[in-house]
Amino acid sequence: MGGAAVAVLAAATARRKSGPFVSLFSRAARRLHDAAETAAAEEDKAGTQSRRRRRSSSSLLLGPDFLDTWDPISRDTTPQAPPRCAQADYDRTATIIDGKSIAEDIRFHIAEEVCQMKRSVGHVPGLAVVLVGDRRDSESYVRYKVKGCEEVGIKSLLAKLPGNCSEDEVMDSVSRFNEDPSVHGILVQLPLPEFMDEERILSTISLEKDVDGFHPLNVGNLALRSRNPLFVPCAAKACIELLLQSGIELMGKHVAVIGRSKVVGLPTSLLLQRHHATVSVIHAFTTNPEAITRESDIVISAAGVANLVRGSWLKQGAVVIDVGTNPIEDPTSDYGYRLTGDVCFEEAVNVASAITPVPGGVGPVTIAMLLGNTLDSAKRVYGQSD
Ligand SMILES: NC(=O)C1=CN([C@@H]2O[C@H](COP(=O)(O)OP(=O)(O)OC[C@H]3O[C@@H](n4cnc5c(N)ncnc54)[C@H](OP(=O)(O)O)[C@@H]3O)[C@@H](O)[C@H]2O)C=CC1
Ligand SMILES: Nc1nc(=O)c2c([nH]1)NC[C@@H]1CN(c3ccc(C(=O)N[C@@H](CCC(=O)O)C(=O)O)cc3)C=[N+]21
Repeated sequence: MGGAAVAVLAAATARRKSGPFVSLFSRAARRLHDAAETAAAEEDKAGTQSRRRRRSSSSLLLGPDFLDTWDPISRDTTPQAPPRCAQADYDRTATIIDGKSIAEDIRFHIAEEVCQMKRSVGHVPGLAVVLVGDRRDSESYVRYKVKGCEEVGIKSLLAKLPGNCSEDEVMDSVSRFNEDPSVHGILVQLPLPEFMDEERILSTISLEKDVDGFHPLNVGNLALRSRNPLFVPCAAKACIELLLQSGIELMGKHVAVIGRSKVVGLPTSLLLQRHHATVSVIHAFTTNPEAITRESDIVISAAGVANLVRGSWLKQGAVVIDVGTNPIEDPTSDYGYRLTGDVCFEEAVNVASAITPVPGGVGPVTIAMLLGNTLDSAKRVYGQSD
């Protein structure tokens, strides 16, 4: 018999044997607790401790085998060639949202504020990046970040560690940056090597320097209406910035967000709700995603699957924000590959009213938001925040 069943039975027995209602309830509750403890101890002996730990105490009321919903479910992740998009054979209707120029404007304002900070307190903001391993994509993203810092006068520091270093070495780098007063923002470039415990490393980053906004407390505060996180993840901020700067209203709009990762999908869906949008989250287990996107005024895709969103997935006049940045083979390109989004641009451009391109859409604004978060962090330290 499972622990919960033992506990419920003990409570029923207590109820039958006991006297007046009030003491009956407290005695029964105590017995329920005692029985649960005994059952748990038995389970531990049987070596099922980890399974029990995943259940919340209230799950005792739901049944012994109430599942932890985040348990991993394996699925086929073999890379597949992306579907081909139809070539456009009629006029484009969508406005192309120019992320590069929006990012340039943001950087201009950041550069002004950095100059002002240097004049008034004699310090500039500092961003530290921890890069583990030698993934080509990660190396180029980090290069963009360092270049962005240089452009606006933010000091950048880079800790580059080999892919076979230990988790402790990564944590040591983070700790050193935590203690360095010239560093106001710390970013650990993801993904980390598979053997490393990502959550453990990320939660070492000081909350006040978590410019990526991935710390559980920042995520939690983003989710709660009455609270404000210190930092909001940069890609999520970039999506909202692109929409707002393009004059697109969010309140009451139906937005489909494809993806639910902590880097993009989850914070984007939370931030959209703070802007009073109605959000549908689509993920890898969503059946018939196109039925949801077709009902949506705005579609934000961050699945990392090239050409996932077809023109036929979109409502006429929808706004499309394509976060996906997927390398696909292209022998005609200098590097043998080129970047493409999650959206079949050639198809979507004929249906949407506005769309971000890849490259040149969300990416440059994400970097600008990172610089902005670093500036905000330094302003907080030097008592210059609004
Ligand atoms: N331009 C920019 O600024 C940035 C771009 N990116 C890009 O955005 C993309 C997503 O990044 P990230 O969030 O880190 O990736 P993850 O792999 O961490 O998350 C992908 C998400 O998409 C979902 N998903 C995967 N396949 C499908 C599918 N076929 N249908 C519906 N949902 C699917 C997954 O669902 P499930 O949860 O069920 O597994 C998961 O929630 C990548 O291409 C990345 O390079 C990322 C950050 C910034
Ligand atoms: N801790 C952490 N934080 C992140 O924010 C984070 C991360 N890890 N790991 C990887 C993803 C990906 N990401 C991108 C940022 C900018 C572009 C970008 O600037 N893209 C250019 C590409 C230009 C080009 O290469 O040609 C564009 O779309 O125009 C892309 C992707 C941030 N991520």
